[in-house]
Amino acid sequence: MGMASGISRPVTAACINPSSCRPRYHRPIFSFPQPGAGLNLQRLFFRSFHFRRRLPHSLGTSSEDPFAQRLGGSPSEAMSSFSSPSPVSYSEELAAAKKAALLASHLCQKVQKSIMPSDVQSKADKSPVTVADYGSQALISLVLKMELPSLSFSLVAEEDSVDLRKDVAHETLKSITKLVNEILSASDTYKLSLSEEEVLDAIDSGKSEGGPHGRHWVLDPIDGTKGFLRGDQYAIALAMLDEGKVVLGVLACPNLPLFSIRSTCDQSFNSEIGCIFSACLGSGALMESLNGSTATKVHVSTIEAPADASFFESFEAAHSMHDLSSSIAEKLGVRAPPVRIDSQAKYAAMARGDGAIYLRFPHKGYREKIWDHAAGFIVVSEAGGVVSDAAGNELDFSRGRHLDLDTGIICTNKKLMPLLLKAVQDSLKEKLQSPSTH
Ligand SMILES: Nc1ncnc2c1ncn2[C@@H]1O[C@H](COP(=O)(O)O)[C@@H](O)[C@H]1OP(=O)(O)O
Ligand SMILES: [Mg+2]
Repeated sequence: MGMASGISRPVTAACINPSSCRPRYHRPIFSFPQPGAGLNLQRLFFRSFHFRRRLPHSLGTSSEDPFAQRLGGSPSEAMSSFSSPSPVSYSEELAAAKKAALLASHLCQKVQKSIMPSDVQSKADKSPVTVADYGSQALISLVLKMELPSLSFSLVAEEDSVDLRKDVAHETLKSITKLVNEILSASDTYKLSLSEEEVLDAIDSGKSEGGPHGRHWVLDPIDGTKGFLRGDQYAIALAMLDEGKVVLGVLACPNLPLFSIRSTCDQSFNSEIGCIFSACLGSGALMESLNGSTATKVHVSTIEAPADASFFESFEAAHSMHDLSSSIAEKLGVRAPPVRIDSQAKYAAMARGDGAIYLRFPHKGYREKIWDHAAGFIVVSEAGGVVSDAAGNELDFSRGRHLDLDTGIICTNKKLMPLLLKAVQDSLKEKLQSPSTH
């Protein structure tokens, strides 16, 4: 008997969906950065010819400085105690990533509120893509370049402009350009208006191959496009690799409640939605409201007994094998039904302990992309969790646009991981031996 069948029905987006639980947009969605917080083009021009010296880590604010925190002293005390080279700081990059993801969230919210059939196309692999996917990618690439001007900019991102350059897509391109310009002009920060060609170029700057050397931004402009179209969960997922390692990540989840997703229907009917999670290597993971609340540190669930755990999986059965998750959960003795939501919002919810386990087992032949996991990986890792492939190996983001793994991805806290790995391997073995797989 599958675990899910014996207990209760899966918790799905139908329950969690903000549109079914409460008015979806009950708060003003536009709360842009303060004027002057960003850059204008003049400043951009200036900055691109004047390389800024990277601040040593210990010159960051003490609240976000693990180096100083470890020593229990002020940043300057921390600095004077060590003469060895300071660890690299990514605080400027993280701030830029948050700005970019915030603006992209506003664009996505605007589109999701009144999406039209003409806003949606089908890609070569038959998956949907919307004006918001393209607009979000253009906006983020542009904001990162403006905030962090340097000679090298590398972005590994999901979308490209091939289909948009076709004559039949001209109206779509016009809509995307209009959207991007509306968001930019409402921001009070970036006073510029892009041409269609500039929007196409901004989208196409996401063609980098990534790899083990140098710095690369990694972006999924809308992760969970199917959820986005249903009015459910989706995420804007942006991370940065440095020498093949994920060093920072931002997950904007415009429909995720500020309180536990599992309690949304029961208790927090009027709970605010829209969260942004961020993490920087060695500094923990933070959550704040998209409307700009104070950031709070988040931590994964500390549950040690699998019977008390609940697990996340894809809403779409085509994206992850629900029967395999059910068998794993049964072996572990998990009693709660699966919580099915779209996108890396699952990693975000994991990072604050809404659930204790995340299982992802795509069907045979699917190749995982780095942008589908990089931001989620660092947010959960910095919240104290572990993410690995189904054999317990760390995910390797240094091998280009894809993750080289063929089994699946699992995520939980450090205490539960050994038990989870055993259950996963037993279930995979059983699946291989089952007559239906031959
Ligand atoms: N056939 C597939 N199997 C697994 N994942 C897929 C498949 N097709 C698309 N995806 C991607 O899986 C992620 C969604 O996962 P989940 O089902 O866990 O929410 C998205 O990144 C989605 O792409 P996209 O970014 O275009 O939405
Ligand atoms: Mg995706």
